[in-house]
Amino acid sequence: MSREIILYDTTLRDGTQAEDVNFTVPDKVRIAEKLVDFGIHYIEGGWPGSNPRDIEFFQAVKKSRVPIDHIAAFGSTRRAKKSCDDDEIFQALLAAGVPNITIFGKTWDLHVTEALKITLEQNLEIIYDSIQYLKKRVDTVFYDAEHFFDGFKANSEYAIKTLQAAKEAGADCLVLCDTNGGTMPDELVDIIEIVKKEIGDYPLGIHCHNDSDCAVANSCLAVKHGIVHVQGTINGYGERCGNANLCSVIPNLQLKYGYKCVTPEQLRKLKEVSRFVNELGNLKHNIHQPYVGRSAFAHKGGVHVSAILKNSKTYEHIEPELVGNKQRVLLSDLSGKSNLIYKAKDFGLDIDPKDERLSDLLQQLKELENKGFQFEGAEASFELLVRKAIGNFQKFFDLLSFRVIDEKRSALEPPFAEATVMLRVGGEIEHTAAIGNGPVNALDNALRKALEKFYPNLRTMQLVDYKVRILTGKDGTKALTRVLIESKDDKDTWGTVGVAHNIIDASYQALVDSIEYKLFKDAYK
Ligand SMILES: CC(=O)SCCNC(=O)CCNC(=O)[C@H](O)C(C)(C)COP(=O)(O)OP(=O)(O)OC[C@H]1O[C@@H](n2cnc3c(N)ncnc32)[C@H](O)[C@@H]1OP(=O)(O)O
Ligand SMILES: CC(=O)C(=O)O
Repeated sequence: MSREIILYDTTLRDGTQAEDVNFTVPDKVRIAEKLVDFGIHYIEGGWPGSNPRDIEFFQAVKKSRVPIDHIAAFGSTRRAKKSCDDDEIFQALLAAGVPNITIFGKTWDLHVTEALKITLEQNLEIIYDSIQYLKKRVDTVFYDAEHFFDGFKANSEYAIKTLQAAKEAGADCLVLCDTNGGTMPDELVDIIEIVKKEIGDYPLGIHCHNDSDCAVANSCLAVKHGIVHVQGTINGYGERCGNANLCSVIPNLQLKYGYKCVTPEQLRKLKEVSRFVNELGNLKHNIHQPYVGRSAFAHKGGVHVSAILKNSKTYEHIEPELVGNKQRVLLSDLSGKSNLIYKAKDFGLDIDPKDERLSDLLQQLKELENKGFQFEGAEASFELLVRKAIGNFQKFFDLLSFRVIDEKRSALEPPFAEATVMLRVGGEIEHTAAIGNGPVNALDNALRKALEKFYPNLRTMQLVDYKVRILTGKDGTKALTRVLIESKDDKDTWGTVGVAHNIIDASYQALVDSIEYKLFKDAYK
């Protein structure tokens, strides 16, 4: 049986020490619920001696569905000038009313003499005293040996003495912290090996920061060297460069090394958990994040796509579904025919790899990409392109002309926009005008007004997003523009794209694609 690893999440405490991370109390409670469902064993909720929000969290979480034995309160050893009874910050740990407490203490002699300004012996007493006091009052006391690796490098004998003080006082786990995040993996494992000899068979934990980009590697190696308890945060949030990212540590330990962290079903929620925490933190998802990012299993190069179509192992280190992610194929000027075949399958079109029209379509795609088209997010435009080249696409209308007027009649009035379109549907010519609150809206209104008579189902469609991007920044108002439109009806949402120097023309292309796609899907899908 594989060894079980205790997961200790500090997103709600060390995670919030990141410059851009803040959670309200209800957010913290929702995250705790999500983490417990995901299989995290301990959730460090905050430092109750620090601020009212963290105090409130410990009250609020008791009314949630998180079992209280999963919650830990965090703080420091008692202050040098106070006893455990008198130190109100220390007492706030007990007032939190949870069965698990984690306290950090000093390992590094530099910190003892420079930051705490006490003797090395006094620091050992503070560690012993604080842990012993807490152990008499709560079930579990974790001891975070702050700056353990730097402290060990500066004065190994003293660093070990601090751990011995914590062990003698009854700490349930001695957590070795790479607080400044500068320890290299080889140093880290050498030091862990020495600690094991000195401390004997005792539960050890790891808490790594990411200042040299080694936090995940260090945490995983620590486990390989006998550590049983791993601390980290979701998405690697944390002070400065962050903490060990549990969204990488967990799948690495479970899928690569065979340790048991969560159940396979829980692991399939990994991407969801990562996104949930980002959403509540109001932070952008990192598309390149290993395992959970949108690009983590996205293939762009034609050579890669050709190979994954034969066997996805050729360019994927795991099956994306194991962590709740999925394979994606991107279209670009680096695409080959395989990218087209794969994407066409997505919308139910099976293209024969030997179809001679594929080369022309690929060429067309590359020319469009070169002009500034991008089909990521505009899948409906791509589908129309493929169907027009290869499928049996039938035109619903032909545009003969359009005119858009945007007129400001006086300084105080908003501009007035009017559009006229002339189009042919079957044998009939339709010539229609409409107004709008801007030129694109007027054009949209005129197109629909002309077409709704023939295709009443267009009334169920609406535009939900409109984005303009300047593609040639140095050209000022002469720049090439790309317009992305998102439309929806009662069943689907779809994206379309247009590119032109004239923003109305770019909008027109994206609008027409959007209407054509709606008509096509209602008729044939
Ligand atoms: C490595 C880590 O991430 S540890 C966690 C760091 N997180 C935080 O600091 C966030 C929460 N902190 C806070 O809200 C505040 O710092 C408080 C409430 C804890 C303390 O506030 P203050 O009393 O105003 O002290 P201040 O923040 O200026 O300085 C920290 C004090 O803690 C002392 N201290 C630091 N580490 C320890 C320790 N392990 N044991 C005992 N005392 C400690 C320092 O010596 C300093 O005391 P001093 O003012 O007598 O020199
Ligand atoms: C305890 C802690 O957060 C650290 O040492 O980094």
